Amino acid sequence: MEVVLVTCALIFLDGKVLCAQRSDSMQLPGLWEFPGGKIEKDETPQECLVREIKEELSISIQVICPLKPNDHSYSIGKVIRLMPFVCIWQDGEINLLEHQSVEWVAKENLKSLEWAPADIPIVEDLFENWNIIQKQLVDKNTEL
Ligand SMILES: Nc1nc2c([nH]c(=O)n2[C@H]2C[C@H](O)[C@@H](COP(=O)(O)OP(=O)(O)OP(=O)(O)O)O2)c(=O)[nH]1
Repeated sequence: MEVVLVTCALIFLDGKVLCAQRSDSMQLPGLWEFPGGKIEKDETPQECLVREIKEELSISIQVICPLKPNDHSYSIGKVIRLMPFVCIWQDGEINLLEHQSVEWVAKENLKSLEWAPADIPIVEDLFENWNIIQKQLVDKNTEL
C-alpha cells in the first residue's frame, strides 16, 4: 500500500489559526485545509513545511511541535498520512499563490468550515486541545 506523507501547518497568530481554501486548480477544490504539501526525498517534515508555506503563502513560519497524524484513503490502494504541526507566523505578508482564500479562524468557528475529509480528525484533535496549545504558545512567547 502506497503511503503519501503530507505535512500541514496549524499557524497561530493572536489566538486564531490560519485555514486555507483549496482552489479550482487543486485536487479537492473548494474544501478547507491546513496549508502544506507532500514531503520530498531527503527533507524532514519540518523542512517540507517551511518550504511549502513559503511556496504557497510567501510567509515564514516557525515550527513548534507535531500533533497526531491521520491516515486517510481517498482512493483504493493509496493512503495519505497527514502530519500536522503547530507553527507560528514569523515574517512576511500572506500572498495567495495557490489557494483561493485564507481565513484566521477562532476555535468556535473551526467546525463550521467544510474541511477536506483527511483533516476532520485533525480539526477534532485541535478543537479538543485548543487551550493547551494556546498555553504552550504563550509560554514559548515569554521564553523568547
Ligand atoms: N497540504 C494539505 N494537503 C491535504 C490536506 N488535507 C488533505 O486531504 N490533503 C491532500 C490533498 C492532496 O491530495 C495531498 C497534498 O497535496 P498538495 O497538492 O497540497 O501537495 P503538493 O503541493 O506537495 O502536491 P503536488 O503539487 O506536488 O501534487 O493531500 C491538508 O490539510 N493540507
